[in-house]
Amino acid sequence: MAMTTIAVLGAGKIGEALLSGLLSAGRRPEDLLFTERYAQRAAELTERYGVRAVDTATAATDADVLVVAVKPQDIEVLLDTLATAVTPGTLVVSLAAGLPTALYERRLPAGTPVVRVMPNTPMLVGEAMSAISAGTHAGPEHLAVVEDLLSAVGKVVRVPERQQDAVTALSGSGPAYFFFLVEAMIDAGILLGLPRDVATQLIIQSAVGAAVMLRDSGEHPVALREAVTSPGGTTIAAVRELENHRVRAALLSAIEAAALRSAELGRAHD
Ligand SMILES: NC(=O)C1=CN([C@@H]2O[C@H](COP(=O)(O)OP(=O)(O)OC[C@H]3O[C@@H](n4cnc5c(N)ncnc54)[C@H](O)[C@@H]3O)[C@@H](O)[C@H]2O)C=CC1
Ligand SMILES: O=C(O)[C@@H]1CCC=N1
Repeated sequence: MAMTTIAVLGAGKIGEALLSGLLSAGRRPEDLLFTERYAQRAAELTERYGVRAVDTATAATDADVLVVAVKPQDIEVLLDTLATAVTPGTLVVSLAAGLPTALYERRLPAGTPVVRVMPNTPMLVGEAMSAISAGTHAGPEHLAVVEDLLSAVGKVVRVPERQQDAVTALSGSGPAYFFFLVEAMIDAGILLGLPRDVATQLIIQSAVGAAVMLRDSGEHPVALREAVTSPGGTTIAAVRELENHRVRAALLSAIEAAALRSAELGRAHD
């Protein structure tokens, strides 16, 4: 499938991250379109990125790929317009948490290829983790188009659609858990009397260093943690407190709750 024009429908946080990431990866502004219900936000984005804002019907007519980036709660209104505006053969890519490809297939013209994606916000810096799943009418050629699109802004894996709620809970929401942890660790620095800017610098560089080691060393996370944990030392004193406060159990419960919420968002449109 030759891909020329991509339209992002809903240019909020993740829609902007995609536009920005695609431009950074070398895509031309004239090959991108977006829709945004708030006119002021649309004007700001056009000013920032040089990409044209259009209405949904125009996007559906002019684009080869429609990327849905509205909140799950806003999907019905959008589908009402898309149902009559989408032209046969247009590839629809959904980034919305929880929404199954079957929902789109029920509402869009028969045979419309739909690919469900769960990306995350590090897309803004070219480090997204995206998982993609084909709907009933999406073939390998459609998955290849989406893979090509998203590999410009990060890494891509293919998963069966039944795993997307788990993916959403892990990598879709995942950056928020790391930000939460970093925020708490900076506060610990404040508790110990460090200036906030020093604590922030110490923790952010430690997070970056740890992330690069996780990605590049080939070592298991346990081995990396053990290498920091000296016998009778400081780290094991901290690890005991983490275990006492059941941080591992809290993470298991938290991520399970996110997956359950993803499934619930999908069921709201049954
Ligand atoms: N923020 C995140 O980390 C991630 C979000 N997602 C998914 O991406 C989608 C968007 O999330 P965010 O960007 O965080 O939300 P957001 O609220 O920042 O962005 C949604 C945008 O869509 C616009 N919008 C809503 N209905 C519209 C319509 N009919 N036509 C044109 N524009 C419309 C809104 O004005 C808003 O700017 C959600 O479905 C979410 O589940 C997926 C992965 C990560
Ligand atoms: O919190 C949410 O619902 C979205 C989906 C994954 C990350 N943010």
